[in-house]
Amino acid sequence: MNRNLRQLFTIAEKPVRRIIGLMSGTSLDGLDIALCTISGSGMDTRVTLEHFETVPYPAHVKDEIRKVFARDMIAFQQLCLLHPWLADLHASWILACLSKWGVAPADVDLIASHGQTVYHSPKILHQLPDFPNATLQIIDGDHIAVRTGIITLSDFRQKHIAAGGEGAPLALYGDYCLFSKRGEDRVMLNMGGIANFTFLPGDLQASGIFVTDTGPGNTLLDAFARTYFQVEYDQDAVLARQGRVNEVLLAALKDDSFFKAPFPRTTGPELFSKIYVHNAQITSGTLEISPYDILATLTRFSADTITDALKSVLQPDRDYAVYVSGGGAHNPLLMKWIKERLPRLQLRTTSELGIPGDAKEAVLFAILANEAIAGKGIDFGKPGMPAVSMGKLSFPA
Ligand SMILES: Nc1ncnc2c1ncn2[C@@H]1O[C@H](COP(=O)(O)OP(=O)(O)OP(=O)(O)O)[C@@H](O)[C@H]1O
Ligand SMILES: CC(=O)N[C@H]1[C@@H]2OC[C@@H](O2)[C@@H](O)[C@@H]1O[C@H](C)C(=O)O
Repeated sequence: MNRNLRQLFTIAEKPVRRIIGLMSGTSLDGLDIALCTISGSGMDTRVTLEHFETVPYPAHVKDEIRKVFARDMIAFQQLCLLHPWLADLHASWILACLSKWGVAPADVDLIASHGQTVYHSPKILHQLPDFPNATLQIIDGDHIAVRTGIITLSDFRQKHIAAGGEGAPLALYGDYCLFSKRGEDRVMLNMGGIANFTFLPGDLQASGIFVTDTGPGNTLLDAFARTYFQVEYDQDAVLARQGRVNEVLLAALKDDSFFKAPFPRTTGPELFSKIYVHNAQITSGTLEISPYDILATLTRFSADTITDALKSVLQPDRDYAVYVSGGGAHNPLLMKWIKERLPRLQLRTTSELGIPGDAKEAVLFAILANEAIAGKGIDFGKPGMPAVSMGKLSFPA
């Protein structure tokens, strides 16, 4: 047997695996690195987060990614170069973290690398009848594996599409395994660049689980904070608080077919871009409003579309515990408006469940890798969709 396969067999049969989950999302804020100890699989999965760090992307790295990120027209050379370049960067940051944490790479079993989404195009976005749902994540797993010496799984989303999904959100499975609790109806609400939530019924019936993107989380806020105020994001909503919500613009922002499409639906900054806002300003005649008002209105847009999606799924007379995660959970204005629109919901953070909100997505990808190596296949509960293992294998040698 090939020695790589032998090593993989050994890892699959271990009672406990050490897996690094990596997430670099649509906000381009940095690389989340979560070193997890994972035992079991499926509903028996147990995770301990040993170490976590977000390595911020230096400005020049963000600039290089933005040359291709969510753009219709790009230079192919740039895409081609980013694929190994970012992988090498990620590998060097992983090694630096491991060294800092006093963990030898040889003591890590697997890396689960989400990669960088550069374009996400479900059918509801491209609307081309002859083409399928599509998504593209770069950052090649071979380069990470060779540089770190650790077996790497990457490119998780293609299997989901091949099996009939949109390639996202994948959070459903890890949320279900880790956070389901008998007797408590839970919502796992993640507010990254894009916001999404998983509903976990307290009766634990797999058929009742549900996941969807809701629309923008921070992506528009970040884009306008950069454009008007030359800052990476509206820290603590200091800028948005100085503006007033423009109701006419808000109505125009909400007037898109995405918000009328059936659940589950996925999206990205390809749709929710500066052009999207500009078009809404034109149709609503609000081109002249102040940058502060735009940020206030965009913050309300995120809050409203998140709560509208929740309202259309949750029953008004029931109690739900909502566990928030992602960078938007640090935005006090966004949180305030969500709370005001859904006063009955109990808003908590995933830290109360043992996983800090900023680490959750990276941990979820570690779980997907654990399932691919030691699990039985993931059932997303979609009629006609087979149970699948996700992620492509890269060996160090
Ligand atoms: N103190 C804060 N105040 C306001 N916003 C904040 C704060 N801290 C973080 N954020 C927001 O959170 C964003 C980062 O969120 P996160 O890391 O969850 O995104 P992501 O993982 O890239 O996104 P996605 O889940 O869509 O892939 C920042 O760009 C910023 O907009
Ligand atoms: C294509 C893509 O990268 N989608 C991300 C993005 O970030 C949040 C939201 O949009 C979600 O659909 C997804 O990530 C999470 C981790 C998921 O798949 O569940």
